Amino acid sequence: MSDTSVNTGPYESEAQFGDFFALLKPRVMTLVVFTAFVGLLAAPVSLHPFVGFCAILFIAVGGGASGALNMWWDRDIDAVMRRTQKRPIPSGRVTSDEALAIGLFLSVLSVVFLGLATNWVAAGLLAFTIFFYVVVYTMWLKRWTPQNIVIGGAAGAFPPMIGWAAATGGISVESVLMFCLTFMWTPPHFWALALFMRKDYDNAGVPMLTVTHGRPATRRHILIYTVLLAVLAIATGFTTLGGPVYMATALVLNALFLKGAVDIWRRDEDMAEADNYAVEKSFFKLSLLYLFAHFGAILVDAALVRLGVWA
Ligand code: HEM
Ligand SMILES: CC(C)=CCC/C(C)=C/CC/C(C)=C/COP(=O)(O)OP(=O)(O)O
Repeated sequence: MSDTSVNTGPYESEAQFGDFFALLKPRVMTLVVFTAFVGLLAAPVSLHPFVGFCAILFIAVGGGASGALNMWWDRDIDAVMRRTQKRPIPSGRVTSDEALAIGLFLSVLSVVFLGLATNWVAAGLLAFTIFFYVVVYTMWLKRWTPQNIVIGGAAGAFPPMIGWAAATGGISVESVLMFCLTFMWTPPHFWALALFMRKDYDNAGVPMLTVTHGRPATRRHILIYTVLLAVLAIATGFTTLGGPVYMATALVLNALFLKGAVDIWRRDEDMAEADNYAVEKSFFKLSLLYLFAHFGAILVDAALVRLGVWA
């Protein structure tokens, strides 16, 4: 954060509930919370529904808190980028001090209450995830290296492990596999968006791959990570995490995702400009369906095992 002049002076708050809620990045966090939910329910233990509800609630609050701290730190670049200009701090509806206070308060609250409701392994993982997203990714990597989202993506991959730990009190091969799926998925998810956001990151001086290595290199990287992701996702089907529903889902979605990545790799900027980045935009949308469907399938297979439909 280089510009501390954004909205920090004497201030009478005009913020409404919706503005504070927007600080928590609710749309992105829905999928984050869903992966945590799957981690929690796929674990082979029976959990009291109220404990499960509390676990998901506090993971969601912790995720939201990390979003508020990210918006607090990034308020200078959010004010420059078209996509983020209307966020509560750059648009002046929430002060940066308010965002910081809310982020810190909800971070502590979520970790303590998750620990009290479930166990301290889960709470420790939540604390580490918040730290990783806010300090390691947002404050350090994001403005320093084009590998920012590859390494920083680990933050978004922890939630299923937190859910699993909340249910079992530990870490397992299955929860590490769920981490790996999300970790490998993040680069294609994000770089597709970086391609059609054109000059946003350039203007803000953020060293995203599109800015430092150019668009053809970004297209190549999307393809490489998509191939690695497909291998991992299909291989996961042969582990205890997989089942028939997972395998069918993985086969269909990885074929579609690979086709999308090849299409993106084959295109140049003139082609992309001509159709207003339609292929990149639909690949980004497909990335959301991809992760949702893989985790959904893990959940369905786990439920069918519990119901005794298959072993
Ligand atoms: C470092 C890792 C990641 C980066 C840099 C990243 C970046 C982004 C960005 C910039 C957007 C644009 C929309 C917005 O500003 O709200 C977005 C959308 C989204 N991301 Fe990610 N993302 C990451 C990881 C994840 C993870 C781990 C998940 C879920 C498990 C996720 C789920 C979503 C969803 C659901 C949207 C669509 C939100 C909407 O409909 O507006 N992202 N992501
Ligand atoms: C439980 C818990 C603590 C979960 C955290 C999950 C997490 C780290 C999600 C990251 C997803 C995300 C909002 C990335 C945005 O990157 P960005 O901040 O660079 O994007 P921006 O430019 O839109 O601000």
